[in-house]
Amino acid sequence: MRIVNTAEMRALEKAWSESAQRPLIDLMEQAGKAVWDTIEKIYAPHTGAHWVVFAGSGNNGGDGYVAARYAATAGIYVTVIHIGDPQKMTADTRTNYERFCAAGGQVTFAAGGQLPEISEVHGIVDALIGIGLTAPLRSHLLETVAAINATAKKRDCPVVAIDVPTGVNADTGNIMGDAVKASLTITIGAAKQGLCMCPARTYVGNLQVAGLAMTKADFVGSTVLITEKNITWPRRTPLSHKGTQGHVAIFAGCVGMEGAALLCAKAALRAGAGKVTLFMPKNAARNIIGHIPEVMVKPVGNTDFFALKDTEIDVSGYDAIAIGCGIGRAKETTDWGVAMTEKISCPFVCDADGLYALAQHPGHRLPARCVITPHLGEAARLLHVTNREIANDRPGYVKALHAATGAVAVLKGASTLLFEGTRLAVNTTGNAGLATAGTGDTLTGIIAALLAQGLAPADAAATGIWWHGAAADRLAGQYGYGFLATEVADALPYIYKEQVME
Ligand SMILES: NC(=O)C1=CN([C@@H]2O[C@H](COP(=O)(O)OP(=O)(O)OC[C@H]3O[C@@H](n4cnc5c(N)ncnc54)[C@H](O)[C@@H]3O)[C@@H](O)[C@H]2O)[C@@H](O)CC1
Ligand SMILES: Nc1ncnc2c1ncn2[C@@H]1O[C@H](COP(=O)(O)OP(=O)(O)O)[C@@H](O)[C@H]1O
Ligand SMILES: [K+]
Repeated sequence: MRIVNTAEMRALEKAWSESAQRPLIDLMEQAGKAVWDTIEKIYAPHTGAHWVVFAGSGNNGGDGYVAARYAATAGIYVTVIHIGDPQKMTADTRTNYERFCAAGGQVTFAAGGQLPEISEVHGIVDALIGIGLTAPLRSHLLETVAAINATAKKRDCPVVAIDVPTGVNADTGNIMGDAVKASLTITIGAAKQGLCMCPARTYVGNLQVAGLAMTKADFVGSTVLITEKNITWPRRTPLSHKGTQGHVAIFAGCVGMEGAALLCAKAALRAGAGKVTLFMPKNAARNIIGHIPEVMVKPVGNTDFFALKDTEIDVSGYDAIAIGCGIGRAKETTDWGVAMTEKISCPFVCDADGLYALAQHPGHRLPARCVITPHLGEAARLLHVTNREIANDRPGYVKALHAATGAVAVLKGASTLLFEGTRLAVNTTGNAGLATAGTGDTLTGIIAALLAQGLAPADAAATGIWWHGAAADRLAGQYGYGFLATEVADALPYIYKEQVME
């Protein structure tokens, strides 16, 4: 599936119009026709069925008028309810409004709050707003959206959104006040990236792309989904031994947060690392020796924390390193953490308190072989913005994380995002069961293990995110929510077996 952001979509439309020397209204014609053709194919509405099209004054409304005209021609009883000021119709929308009226179509104008009663309806088309939404829905639109959702529920009829369900931000996937709950979204030309992200995904329903003349067969959008079809897996051969599967060093834990280190280590082993060595401050190490017999534990220094003198530890013999889970936020520890990022010469992943350390040293650059895995709060701290600013534009901020640090950037959360410098990648696995302590530590261990087994940093990040989410989906299928981070680690081999060995 081709996936684009809205700027890219508008550029595509403009480039097509210029090169084909045709007006954009020709695309609107194609879009509206494709919408009605898809509705016919999926719902096969009978002659005389009543469909209601809600149209706005922007070009999304124009698509709606074109679809309504094709519906009427096909013998459907179609009515258009135009919401908002008809004086503000774009030129192309007005032309299609006039064409619909000339073909005998009925249009009711309504302000939003006072909608006509819809007593019998077989389907609703949402052509209120598409990619033109930039701010939270104004009140009259909020009322219309609520009325559409309530009517669809009451009448048990499908709602087909044109391009984007009204209220969904097509770039970020955020809900701008409220949104139409579509059964089917027919997106025009190429899928808009926001449609593939949470929370929008629950409003989109079945997603269909209506291909237009402007999207050439070889066109690839700047956004990609991370699915089982495009990730890379580490392999074993019958001759593999622990020395060929990579040695991970983990710098994690402090007194009181030993568990973070254990989860990271366990996940690294479950993700196939040949060997795992855990470096931990002495007083913390004492508490966990033997907890995971497969892990080699190296107590460090003489304190409860990592400290600057620990930069002397020899890290040259490892294939990948994980740094930061549960190391705490003592000043000496943060100085040590930042200094270590300069000393490490192999690929590494930096998470949790390691990211806190980086945030104390603004401007510190990381090598391209480093993966950072902040959640929203850690990203906000790194970029010196608020959590809300990040939440409002996660795709923009994952790119900002890469730009600010130079590392492969992962922004965790529902629909984890990845940016390595060229394409935005959106993960498709995972569920709210992951909203439990320690699941981030397991992700760090997985990515470190994949780096140690030779995957390139961007591939290790993509496979790691997908695998972690797939393990959680398997657990959610078994238990619902309430599974533990340890169990996410333990579920990894089952997913590997399904994906690689069967
Ligand atoms: N450029 C073109 O000719 C084409 C456009 N297409 C369609 O046109 C859409 C984009 O059209 P536009 O750029 O006109 O934008 P939209 O029609 O998506 O949105 C603009 C309209 O929404 C209203 N609006 C925006 N934010 C609002 C808010 N917060 N509260 C209430 N009302 C709000 C505006 O007042 C305006 O009427 C696409 O999604 C697609 O459906 C397609 O037909 C392909 C061709
Ligand atoms: N609602 C959700 N849907 C999908 N994944 C989620 C959700 N909530 C959290 N996660 C995932 O769970 C993990 C939590 O990581 P993090 O917050 O660092 O936890 P911790 O610090 O306790 O290890 C991340 O991989 C994140 O993407
Ligand atoms: K719409």
